[in-house]
Amino acid sequence: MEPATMAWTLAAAGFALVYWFVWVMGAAEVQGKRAVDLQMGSIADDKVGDRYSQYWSFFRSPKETAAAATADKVPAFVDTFYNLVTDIYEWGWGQSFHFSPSLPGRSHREATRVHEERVADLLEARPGKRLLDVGCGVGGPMRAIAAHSGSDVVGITINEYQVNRARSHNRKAGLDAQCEVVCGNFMAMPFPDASFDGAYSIEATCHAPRLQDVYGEVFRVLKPGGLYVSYEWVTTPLYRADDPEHVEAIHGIERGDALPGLRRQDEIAAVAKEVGFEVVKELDLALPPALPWWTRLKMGRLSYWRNSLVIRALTLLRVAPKGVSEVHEMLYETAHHLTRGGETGIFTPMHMVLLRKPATAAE
Ligand SMILES: C=C(CC[C@@H](C)[C@H]1CC[C@H]2C3=CC[C@H]4[C@H](C)[C@@H](O)CC[C@]4(C)[C@H]3CC[C@]12C)C(C)C
Ligand SMILES: C[S@@+](CC[C@H](N)C(=O)[O-])C[C@H]1O[C@@H](n2cnc3c(N)ncnc32)[C@H](O)[C@@H]1O
Repeated sequence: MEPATMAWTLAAAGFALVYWFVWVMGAAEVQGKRAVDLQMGSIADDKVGDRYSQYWSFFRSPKETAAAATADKVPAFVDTFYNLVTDIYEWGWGQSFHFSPSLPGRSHREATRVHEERVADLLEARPGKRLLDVGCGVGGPMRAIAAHSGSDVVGITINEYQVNRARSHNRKAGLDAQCEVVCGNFMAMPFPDASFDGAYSIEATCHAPRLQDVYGEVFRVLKPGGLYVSYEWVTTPLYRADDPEHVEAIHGIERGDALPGLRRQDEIAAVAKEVGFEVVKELDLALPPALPWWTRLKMGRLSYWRNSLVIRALTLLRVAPKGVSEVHEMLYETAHHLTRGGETGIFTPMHMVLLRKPATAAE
């Protein structure tokens, strides 16, 4: 082959390979987010590195958890975290930022949907009801619940970038008449007392330094008799504080997920009662016969490797902002700690509580 032909052939093959990697394979969960669209939330490209260091400065030393950070700084810290991870989550996981038990013969997307629809069913949601989504992310659960039940849903998130993403997804799904998104702190919500028929939180209240602050707010905005379902991240009774492997996994989960300190399973119902709720039901949805929620993380080793390569290439080409690789690396490590937490049974991301505001509670 002529050297010139050889050079052209190699260039074409190289281009095809990059195209395949970035556009075809790169978008692991293809849900409207492509690798070339990765941003760092509302952080300017040249500030990503700074914000990432700022994120880590919340942990005084690598061994400490964010409990070191004072409670009033936590919402800003969580906001920074979601600026850093929201696009990577959407790109590599989808529009629902939570886990779900695996379902035999069903896809991850179906399992996610079933886990979300369970919330709507527990809340007895139906047309005409107004629900609150506490910590709504980019609104994957909100759209599933609105579509499944016919209810109206108002979501709240601390992160402005997520508000814009959620609103855009709601419009595209034709659900913007039913779904509304507000930027705010779920520990001081901008809603009047007794303004919702029901409420739910999916893997979100773990970001609150004091669970009382968020449960108290949900209690306030619910109508008397209203139901609240929460999927909580907690350590289980199998966790041993004197086992270094357990401590490493739990600290790893806290550091990689912007958590001010994981709670114990038995604390949840106690806090719910303290703020005035009746506990209707409490169940760890990860317990057998449920199939493992963490297999989705484990099976993705090849995807992680591919994603990491795509991100490095895009950073080199200056298509993705500098710093994305570090954030991606942090998530990769977090996935390992979450998997260990699941395999050892010391951690669950789906301790479900169904709570009721007593019908007699004063409005
Ligand atoms: C509830 C929370 C978030 C839970 C999960 C949605 C996310 C926890 C860890 C995340 C991920 C880890 C590895 C990433 C991978 C390296 C990348 O290539 C693609 C995205 C990941 C799979 C990413 C996706 C979301 C998570 C599973 C917390 C924050 C309270
Ligand atoms: C892991 S995401 C889960 C999102 C959504 N529930 C889902 O399952 O897709 C946690 C969410 O809680 C929100 N959050 C955390 N702390 C918050 C706070 N203080 N006020 C409002 N939202 C908060 C985050 O912004 C994010 O949207």
